[in-house]
Amino acid sequence: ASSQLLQVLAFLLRCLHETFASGNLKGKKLIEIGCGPTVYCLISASKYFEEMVMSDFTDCNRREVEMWLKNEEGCYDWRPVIQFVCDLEGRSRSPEEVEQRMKQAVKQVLKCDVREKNPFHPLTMEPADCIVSSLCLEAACKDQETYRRALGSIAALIKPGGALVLIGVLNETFYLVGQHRFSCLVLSQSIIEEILRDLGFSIKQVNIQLTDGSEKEFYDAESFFHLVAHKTK
Ligand SMILES: C[S@@+](CC[C@H](N)C(=O)[O-])C[C@H]1O[C@@H](n2cnc3c(N)ncnc32)[C@H](O)[C@@H]1O
Repeated sequence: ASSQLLQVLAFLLRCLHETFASGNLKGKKLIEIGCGPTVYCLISASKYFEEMVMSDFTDCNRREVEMWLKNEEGCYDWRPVIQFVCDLEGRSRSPEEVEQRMKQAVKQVLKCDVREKNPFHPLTMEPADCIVSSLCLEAACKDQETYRRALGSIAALIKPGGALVLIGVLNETFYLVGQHRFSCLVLSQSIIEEILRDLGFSIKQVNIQLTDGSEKEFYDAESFFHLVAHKTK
């Protein structure tokens, strides 16, 4: 990964650590929406939730996560990232312990499509205490109306009083993954906050990391954000 993306990852891991270590977000079940091939969002959370469900639209991303869960040969090595989070936690848990805890807590890796009213159709999901979604909605939704509806579908999967941890990019039009160019929905912080308030969320925290423009050939986000909101109704 590029140096700026490593900085962004460190920023996000710190935000996630602070969010969960605060002790305000815990419960039985957490769902991650649009995990991609990654598990970094669940490292801190794994201490506070009994069961976690991961999900993504593409088969290959879910397969990558499954490989890691089952310790299959050639799976991605998340240990350096887990180690980083263990250091943030003051080494109260060892990386081995955390990895084992994560693998035990993730009960399912499901297909989801945030553009559907029920993203897990044909399954019916019990609402969760917490939903985490990172860099997914702006990639999945072609316009603001689709984004608004997708957040509405996600909100319906959260229990009243539950929490949404949303990570995303502001004012990004595209990003590259290897040679592939993906388009991205341009969003502002105020639009996202307005949509969340309309959906009955109370916004508890927003953290922003500005980019320096040095990697504009690879992605043109103005900033990355981490947001915590509680569902009040
Ligand atoms: C930029 S990646 C982010 C992946 C990961 N969460 C991360 O932070 O690196 C966007 C993800 O959204 C997923 N995605 C795209 N369209 C989707 C949809 N309609 N429903 C759910 N996920 C979708 C992609 O498969 C991809 O894994």
